[in-house]
Amino acid sequence: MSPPTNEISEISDLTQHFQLENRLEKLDINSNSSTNLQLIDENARKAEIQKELEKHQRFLRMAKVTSLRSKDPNTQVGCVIVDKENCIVSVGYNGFPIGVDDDVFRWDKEDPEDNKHLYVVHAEMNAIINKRCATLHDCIVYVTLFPCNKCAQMLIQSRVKKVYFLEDRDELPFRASKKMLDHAKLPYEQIVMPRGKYVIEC
Ligand SMILES: O=c1ccn([C@H]2C[C@H](O)[C@@H](COP(=O)(O)O)O2)c(=O)[nH]1
Ligand SMILES: [Zn+2]
Repeated sequence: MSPPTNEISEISDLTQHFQLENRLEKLDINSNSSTNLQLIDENARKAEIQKELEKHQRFLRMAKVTSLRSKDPNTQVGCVIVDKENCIVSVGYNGFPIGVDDDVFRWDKEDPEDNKHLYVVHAEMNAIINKRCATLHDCIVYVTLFPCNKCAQMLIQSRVKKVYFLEDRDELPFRASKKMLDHAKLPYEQIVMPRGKYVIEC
């Protein structure tokens, strides 16, 4: 099963079709013509889609800011989880476990025995563990990097509703993750950030 593309194509259509708004303003909206009513309907739907997209971008920006706390010199990942009311219930970033000293467990070690991948807790896992609510059932996950296979397992088990992400990777853990998410019918969607509005330098 391929990732849901409807919403993405609707959103990219949106930019082009937003010109319709201008046309609509020029129309006589007191007229009962069904064409006018259809345009008003379509316009309202597009405004709704735009509002939703901006919400996703806002939470992904927060995930990006969260990722800046990670000490991983190669890849900083941030995750924000929100509930049905759009309240943030958890955040997480990739880091070594509590008490595991960065000076001993170094990020830059190539040796397989000491490699960071053996020790790092992924952003999504930290967010799942840090949650400030009883359950993540039906919550929405915003993450700067597509979840790996292990994180996908945890997200599926947590019964979250959907995953929005920024960056993707064509590597085995990520391909396996997609296979699992598709099979478990947990939808995911890549969001493109507006240029120049990604994250505030800090
Ligand atoms: O689902 C994921 C996948 C990876 N991460 C973290 C784990 C590591 O700290 C980095 C990836 O390091 P690379 O050197 O780019 O392979 O990203 C995560 O938090 N969540
Ligand atoms: Zn992971």
